[in-house]
Amino acid sequence: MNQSSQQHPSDSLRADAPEVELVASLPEAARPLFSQAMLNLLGELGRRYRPRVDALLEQREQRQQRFNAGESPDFDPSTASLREDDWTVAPIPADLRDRRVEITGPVDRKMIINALNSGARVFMADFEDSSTPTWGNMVDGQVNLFDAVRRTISLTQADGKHYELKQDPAVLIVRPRGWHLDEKHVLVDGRPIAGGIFDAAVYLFNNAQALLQQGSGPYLYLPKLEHWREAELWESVLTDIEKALQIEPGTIKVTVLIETLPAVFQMDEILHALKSRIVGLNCGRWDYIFSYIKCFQKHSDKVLPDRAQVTMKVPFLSAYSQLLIKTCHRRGAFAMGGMAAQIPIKGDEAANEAALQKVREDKEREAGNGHDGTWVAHPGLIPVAMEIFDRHLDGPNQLAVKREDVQVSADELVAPCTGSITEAGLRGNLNVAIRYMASWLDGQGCVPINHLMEDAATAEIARAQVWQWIRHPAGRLDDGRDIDLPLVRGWQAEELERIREDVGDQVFSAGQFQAAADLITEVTENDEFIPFLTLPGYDRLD
Ligand SMILES: CC(=O)SCCNC(=O)CCNC(=O)[C@H](O)C(C)(C)COP(=O)(O)OP(=O)(O)OC[C@H]1O[C@@H](n2cnc3c(N)ncnc32)[C@H](O)[C@@H]1OP(=O)(O)O
Ligand SMILES: O=CC(=O)O
Ligand SMILES: [Mg+2]
Repeated sequence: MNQSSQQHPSDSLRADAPEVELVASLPEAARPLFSQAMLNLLGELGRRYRPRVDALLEQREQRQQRFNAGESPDFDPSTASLREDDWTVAPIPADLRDRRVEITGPVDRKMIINALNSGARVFMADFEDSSTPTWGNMVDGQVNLFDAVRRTISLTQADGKHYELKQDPAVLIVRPRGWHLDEKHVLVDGRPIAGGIFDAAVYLFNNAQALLQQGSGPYLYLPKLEHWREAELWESVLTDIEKALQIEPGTIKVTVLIETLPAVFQMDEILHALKSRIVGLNCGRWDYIFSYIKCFQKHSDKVLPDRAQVTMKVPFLSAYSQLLIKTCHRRGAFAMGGMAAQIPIKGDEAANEAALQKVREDKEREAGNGHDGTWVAHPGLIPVAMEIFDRHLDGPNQLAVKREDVQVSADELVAPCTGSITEAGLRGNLNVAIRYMASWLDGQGCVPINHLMEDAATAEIARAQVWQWIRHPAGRLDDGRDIDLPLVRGWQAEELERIREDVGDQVFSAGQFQAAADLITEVTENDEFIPFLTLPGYDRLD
């Protein structure tokens, strides 16, 4: 269906205008958001940036081949002067100067209302790690944000519980998809538009002016960058959107997640590429661990132990977070902490206290090291994190804490991690990967499993570890058994059976557990490391 020509008079378009085709129908509530002018913007951006996105994705593959041949990510000598020179990022808007606690969550209606009302300083509305990118989720998310920005968002559940916004909601930041994911339901000149361009452009087109009129602004979190040229691409896209919306250059503010191993060597370059609009960097630890496994997929000395042992205290992660703080504060940008996986546990006081204690320790470390704020997964964790940041911070942030004592070498950023691989760790990875992907294929991108928050990034670690352990001699259980395909196949079948017993036959048959297990088999048995689990996952959606 060519939505643009059906719904909007196409005679307003130039003869050589890009052809924009929606290959799925729009829900009634979304139609006002997809005006002809908005579709024209998608068309212009889709046509202009498709080649650059493709080229940058191709460069990712080439870099991976070099890592596979033995190279290790490093600081680039050709940008040394940029790292050495003194410069700072543009001033940070008033409503982004206090980011002690940020809550994150998918873009469903209840989540958005609860998060904005939660008492956190910021809400990161997530089209990425915590959202399954079904067309329905992506488009409903845009409708929900449109209503949230105008403060008209409300919801009455079937049980009568009513939700609406209170006074002083959290500041809104939106996270679009990463460069690897397309939005296959929107074709420009016959090619899918990049998912991130779609998410950002639809949100900004519909909300930038309204946000500015309220004294806030259009703010984004940018995920999964692997090179400063990808930051430069965002800079071009956002500059074009500002021109189209006739708003001042630099109005769209961004915070960038440093959540890939190559990016930690380019933090200055990324800050510089987005100098007029960047307000900070964030330690996206889960994707970072995944990226470490992916980059070193062929390096036998870099095999990681059980996921539970890879905490922020291990040398390579500690070095990354401290270097991020030092780099950001030198440039006048915020250094945001990340997400502890623990969430509140209902009905078991002792287990709940133990989970909260883990979160407390994580936030004490972050605040003590100089982070300006942190992420929480659940409203119940806001007071826990807020108390710690309130106690550590003299003002609204720690920009004045320069951390010039931090000296981090390239070797420290890639240091191998000691520890053990256990049967529980391997079985846990298989179990979590299946359960999570079953939920993801069902449209829910963030779930509690064994009292931990699981999302696309944590599931990537689970399946990547299984792949890595099968293929390296160091992938050996602590009792001496070798981890090979027959062992993994057997345990995966047993874990799938265990899931069936846990959820019951009816839920199992109605759910996507078998499809998820097949997907996990596909990626673990393939000798080529599939760069993102969500790519074959996306092929199975809609
Ligand atoms: C690696 C990364 O990218 S981290 C960023 C991505 N991850 C996230 O954003 C995590 C988001 N968090 C969540 O989705 C959820 O908290 C989960 C899945 C982890 C746990 O969900 P549940 O077990 O269903 O939570 P629980 O039942 O305790 O929820 C209690 C209430 O808190 C609300 N709530 C829970 N988490 C959030 C949140 N992040 N934002 C807003 N409200 C929330 C629920 O909607 C529920 O509201 P209600 O009482 O009005 O019905
Ligand atoms: O996006 C955050 C992460 O930890 O990954
Ligand atoms: Mg991430």
